[in-house]
Amino acid sequence: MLDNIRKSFTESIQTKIAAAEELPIPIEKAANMMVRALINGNKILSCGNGGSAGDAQHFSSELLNRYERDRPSLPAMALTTDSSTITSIANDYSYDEIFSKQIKALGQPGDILLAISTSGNSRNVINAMEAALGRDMTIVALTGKDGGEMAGFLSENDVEIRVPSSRTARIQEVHLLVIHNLCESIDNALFPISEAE
Ligand SMILES: O=C(CO)[C@@H](O)[C@H](O)[C@H](O)[C@H](O)COP(=O)(O)O
Ligand SMILES: [Zn+2]
Repeated sequence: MLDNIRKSFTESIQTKIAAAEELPIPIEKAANMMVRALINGNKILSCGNGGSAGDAQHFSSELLNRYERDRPSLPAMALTTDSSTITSIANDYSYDEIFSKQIKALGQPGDILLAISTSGNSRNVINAMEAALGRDMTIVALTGKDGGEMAGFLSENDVEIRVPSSRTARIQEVHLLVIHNLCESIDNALFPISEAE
């Protein structure tokens, strides 16, 4: 057991080292998109399944409340939290539509969808991307593996941040680091710390 635990740490560290080579440019592009949207008065909607639902909520809470420093609340909303809405859509229509139906109601032109899937193949996340494009939103996709179907869905206005790993757990561990990078970049751009502080 100890060997397996040590192996997970090594694998996670190696995935982060590879990600540090490949991901800074797409992360910067995503952060700039988010900063522009927030300056324009738009919001960020986020979604994903399982651990990625947790990541979607982690991100929205850090925008709505705060990341590391006190600053005004920023508009973000995870589409994974309203159990009445989610169960009724899944019950009456399909689980595949739990996010897309919310986007059709809440998404506004210029808003951003943070779409999270380690495989890039979760149907409800792909449908959310389709709904977001229908609302003239742009997309930041956090993926892994070969990017799945999500990768083929993006245009040059969107950005994919694809973790170089084939293991769901390792991909999720880097997704969280990416989310913290996005929060830090947004805070630094919108609320720079003055020299005097
Ligand atoms: O957290 C984990 C595994 O680490 C699971 O809950 C995982 O998120 C679920 O199996 C998801 O349904 C996987 O979906 P996706 O990442 O392929 O979109
Ligand atoms: Zn997990």
